[in-house]
Amino acid sequence: MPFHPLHPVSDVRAIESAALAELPSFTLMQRAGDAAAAAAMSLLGNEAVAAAAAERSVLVLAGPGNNGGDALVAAANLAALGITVEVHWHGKEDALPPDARIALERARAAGLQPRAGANAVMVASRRWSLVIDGLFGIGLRRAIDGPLRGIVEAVNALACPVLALDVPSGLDADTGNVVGGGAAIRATDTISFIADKPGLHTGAGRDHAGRVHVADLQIALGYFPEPRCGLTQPSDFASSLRPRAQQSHKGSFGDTVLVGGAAGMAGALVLASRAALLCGSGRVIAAFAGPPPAYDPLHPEVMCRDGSHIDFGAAIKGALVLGPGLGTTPSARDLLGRALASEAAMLVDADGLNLLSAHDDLTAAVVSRATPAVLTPHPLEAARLLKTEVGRVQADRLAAARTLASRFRCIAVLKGSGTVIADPDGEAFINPTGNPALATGGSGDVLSGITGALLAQGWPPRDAALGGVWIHGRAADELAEAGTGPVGLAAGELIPAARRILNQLIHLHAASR
Ligand SMILES: NC(=O)C1=CN([C@@H]2O[C@H](COP(=O)(O)OP(=O)(O)OC[C@H]3O[C@@H](n4cnc5c(N)ncnc54)[C@H](O)[C@@H]3O)[C@@H](O)[C@H]2O)[C@@H](O)CC1
Ligand SMILES: [K+]
Repeated sequence: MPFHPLHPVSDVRAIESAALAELPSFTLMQRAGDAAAAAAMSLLGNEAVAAAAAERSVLVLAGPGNNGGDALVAAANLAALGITVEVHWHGKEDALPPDARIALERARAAGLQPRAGANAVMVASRRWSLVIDGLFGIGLRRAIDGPLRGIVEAVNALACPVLALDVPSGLDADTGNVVGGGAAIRATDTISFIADKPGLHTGAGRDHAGRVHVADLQIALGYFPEPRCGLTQPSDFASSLRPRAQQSHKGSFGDTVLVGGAAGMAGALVLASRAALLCGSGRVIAAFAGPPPAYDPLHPEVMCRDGSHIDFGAAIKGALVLGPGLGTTPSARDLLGRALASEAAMLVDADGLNLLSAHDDLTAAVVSRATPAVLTPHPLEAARLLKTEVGRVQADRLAAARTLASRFRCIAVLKGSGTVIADPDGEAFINPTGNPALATGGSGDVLSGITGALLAQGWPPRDAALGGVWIHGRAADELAEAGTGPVGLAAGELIPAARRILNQLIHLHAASR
């Protein structure tokens, strides 16, 4: 079970209504508003609150439903702390849900005068210390348009922190898409109520949600269904983070045999091979579809071979990585076909995936494997595998990854912002590490090599996929924090960083056992 659950909106609605049935009305909204005000205070800076409170002006945007109700409660709390609060209210008195009506009455009783009909110019007219976005939560039904669109765009143009309540208005909390191609708030922080939600972490979600905080509203765990999705944490693959025994030899850590590197694309295979080497594979064999180089001058430890000479029928003690720079020629297809017959642990990427999409017999070889292969498509490769459009993959990345996993009986790794990892039983993870530095040629090859090395060392495919993706993203994060990126990170620079992170994780895990 995931250590950091992500619940779809349907779960959250069910949890909410079960809890509401046993609690006095308004309890959850009060808790949501209290949690929102506390988060706002910490964004404003708690220190010297009494002295400087009135100098901080907070704009609270409250919408027509219960998300607006949460915002009104938060506004009243902040006003009670002496903060200057201006509330723009975009609701209709005669169509308010009961809890939001109570919130509106209490806000008025607290001396606030929620202003109706405020527009984008009013949003842009002052220097706010903070904006609280309570326009829409999980009840958004269609694109934000009309005057509200202008308001959202005005908020997005402000330089101050923006705290979104439950979900940034305009974002689909399940898929991470901007609803209907309309506008959506770009928050610096989001406080997600009851549970964390997948759409905050994948697709456009990361750009809109900012830092995500979770307020469970004190709802007991018994109300929560078993999660089918999580945000990957190292704890999720910790059982594979084992220290090495003193009495070990290179055979203890497996061979990684990497297949690809057609003429003109040798670099892809070289990068993947170096990553496999530095992430702990006992031996690394680069099997070239094109002419092999004599050796890799940076890492002569990598054995460079002619792929046509590799006997995939022999038992390979380790893992295969199939695809980096493989090409899609008939000879590449034959090479892949021979490799897919191996029973070794396996990862398929890049042109390996393109060949799978085009040849049913190759797909059948993947589907019929005893242990699932790891498939690592980017959205376009995923679209080819699913015989659909890339837009449809991106419209629901979780669903696309789950479909891939069940159709190909594989561990599907759908790359992108918030990479999704799904297994054939429908359990899925969204990876929280990584940044735009990874949007560079060769970074996928490095991911294949890291993950292949973990497979070669005996990690189960699910753990290798979760761990490989997490480590790869974390490497990019650490490099970007140190100034090596996000602009100009070269994929090869990820490799030593990934090695350091893997060793740190093993060390940390051993210390905590
Ligand atoms: N029901 C409860 O007791 C609780 C609700 N909570 C909050 O309530 C939210 C859900 O509340 P609601 O179900 O009322 O939904 P929302 O407040 O998200 O929005 C629903 C309202 O927006 C309107 N609407 C939807 N899309 C629109 C669009 N594009 N343009 C204009 N109007 C649009 C709907 O007609 C409806 O009036 C959660 O996200 C959370 O913030 C929390 O307070 C926890 C407790
Ligand atoms: K919101």
